[in-house]
Amino acid sequence: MVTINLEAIIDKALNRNTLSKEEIKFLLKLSDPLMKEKVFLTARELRNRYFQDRVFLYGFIYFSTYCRNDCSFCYYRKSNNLCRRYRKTAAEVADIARALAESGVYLIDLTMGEDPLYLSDSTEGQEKLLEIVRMVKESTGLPVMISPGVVAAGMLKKLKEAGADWYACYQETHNRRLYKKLRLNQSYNERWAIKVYAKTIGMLVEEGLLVGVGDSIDDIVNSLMEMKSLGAEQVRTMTFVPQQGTPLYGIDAPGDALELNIIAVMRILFPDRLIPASLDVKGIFGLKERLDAGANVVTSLIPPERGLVGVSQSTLDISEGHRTVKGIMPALQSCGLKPATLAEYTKWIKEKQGHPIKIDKRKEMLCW
Ligand SMILES: C[S@@+](CC[C@H](N)C(=O)[O-])C[C@H]1O[C@@H](n2cnc3c(N)ncnc32)[C@H](O)[C@@H]1O
Ligand SMILES: C[C@H](CCN)[C@@H](N)C(=O)O
Ligand code: SF4
Repeated sequence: MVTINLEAIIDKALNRNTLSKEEIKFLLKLSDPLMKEKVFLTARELRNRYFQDRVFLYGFIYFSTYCRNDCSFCYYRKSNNLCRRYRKTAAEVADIARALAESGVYLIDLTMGEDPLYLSDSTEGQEKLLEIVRMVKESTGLPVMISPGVVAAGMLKKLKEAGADWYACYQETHNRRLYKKLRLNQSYNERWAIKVYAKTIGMLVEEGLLVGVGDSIDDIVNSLMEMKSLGAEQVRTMTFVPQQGTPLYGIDAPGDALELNIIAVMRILFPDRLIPASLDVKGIFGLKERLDAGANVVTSLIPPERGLVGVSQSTLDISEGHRTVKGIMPALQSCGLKPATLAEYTKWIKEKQGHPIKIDKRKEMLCW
């Protein structure tokens, strides 16, 4: 039997040597506080090597909560009558984006349910979506991320031309059996293929993992491998938050210890990528621990008093103004971190756009 030694793994991580699957599993399963702290410290050291003490801040606009899908984990699934549905106009979205930009974020994440108004075959509806992206780009000049769900390849290209730099679309799991239970009646292959396509047209891609929905440690290792093969520039994980009125409401709410371990492992495996600390899981209260685990982007900053919601925490900390640049500063300071400048962020993404991360399939096989 091979014995696994934490110090040896940390040494390998710091020297950028490839970890074996068994070593990754060992890190993911850690529960001893002292051992975990050693791993988080390693993650912070690697973050510091690539990003120093800088973090990036993303504004979040959930501009339409209408959706044609019925994901079993999501509050905004089409058959949930409990959630509040709204659709902001292009002018409203541009106005919110401008205010977010003035507050100091460097990216606007335009998220929607798979709203049939924008995603049907109607050119008129598609044009409306493109107009939102154009107006946000024009009114802020900031990098833009779109999270519209699965769109046709032609539409994605138009969204890029309208000003979208990033395409965010999370597979949630790379276990096809589990995927079927989460993303009901949605094609696994289509969801994956559109991200691969996004990369071929020069978009930056964010891939994501939902944890606490029946996934095993082996599933998570498998997901990390798939994420690596995609070459996503931003990788995330979020703990499942049970939602009223949905099929998965009854399952035990997972704690977020595993999410923190995954963030640290992601930092070790993908040290130069962007890894979010989302305010959408535990609000401001969960920020420090995510940053301490190695995250380097704060996502889901939402302006109060605009009638906007979060995804997995639809109201938490929003009206209080805690999910704002000002609201997160104390947490950043307590982690010894500061916001990067916009110039630093744009430099990072321009570099990646100019030199997309290429994956050497053969080398990849050797890595794992
Ligand atoms: C609401 S969707 C928005 C974009 C688009 N509708 C889609 O599904 O790709 C964004 C992500 O939020 C996350 N999410 C949704 N409900 C969640 C929940 N209850 N707990 C944790 N994360 C959740 C999922 O990872 C999902 O991919
Ligand atoms: C899940 C959302 C992101 C969609 N691109 C957002 N609530 C977040 O936490 O960053
Ligand atoms: S996760 Fe996205 S696609 Fe699924 S129900 Fe929620 S908003 Fe719709």
